[in-house]
Amino acid sequence: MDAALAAGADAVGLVFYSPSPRAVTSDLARSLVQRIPPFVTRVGLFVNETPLRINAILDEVELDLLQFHGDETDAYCRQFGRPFIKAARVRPELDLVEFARSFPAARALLLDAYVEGYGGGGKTFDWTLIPPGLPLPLILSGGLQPENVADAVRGLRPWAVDVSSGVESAKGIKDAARIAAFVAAVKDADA
Ligand SMILES: O=C(O)c1ccccc1NCC(=O)[C@H](O)[C@H](O)COP(=O)(O)O
Repeated sequence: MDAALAAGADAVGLVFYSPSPRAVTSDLARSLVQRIPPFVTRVGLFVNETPLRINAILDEVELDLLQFHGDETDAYCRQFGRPFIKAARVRPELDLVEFARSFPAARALLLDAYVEGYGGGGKTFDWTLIPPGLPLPLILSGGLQPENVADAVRGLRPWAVDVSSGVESAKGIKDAARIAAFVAAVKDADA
């Protein structure tokens, strides 16, 4: 968290998905979000979570944006009355325009690689599968690293990029130097 903030990240994410090696408890999340300054977006990530648990977390942890990474519907995502983004797990059979249209209340569509499980897999997908004219702002993720993110930013001009594995030294262990290199590469490519 400190490394991401020092590097100048616009948003930081907290994983509330217990099977993930990156999962945080609401106690830890509450203490972490207190370090986040104004104007940095506090994102909570959920996968097919019960509304009961999400509401309990929202009561305890100040979150600005919800990220839904499972099989949630637009109505489900909307019920919390918070801004949200929806992840799509990209594979050739998925019509991304239709998928985006089915989430009219979403703030953005996060495109991630289709992996076993639900995300954070460190795998890129074929960027040529991204159609022109998506009806939602695009957040690109999936296998991004300090070494390839500049190409992604220059080639696809996404609204934002999102990373997890690519700035880790081992699964679930963030690496401050890689975080700094990633954010610097994004800012340089966007200049
Ligand atoms: O990080 C996780 O463990 C995770 C688990 C379940 C759903 C999503 C998860 N992470 C999401 C992300 O970190 C990113 O939005 C995205 O999947 C990119 O991950 P990566 O390819 O590892 O950079």
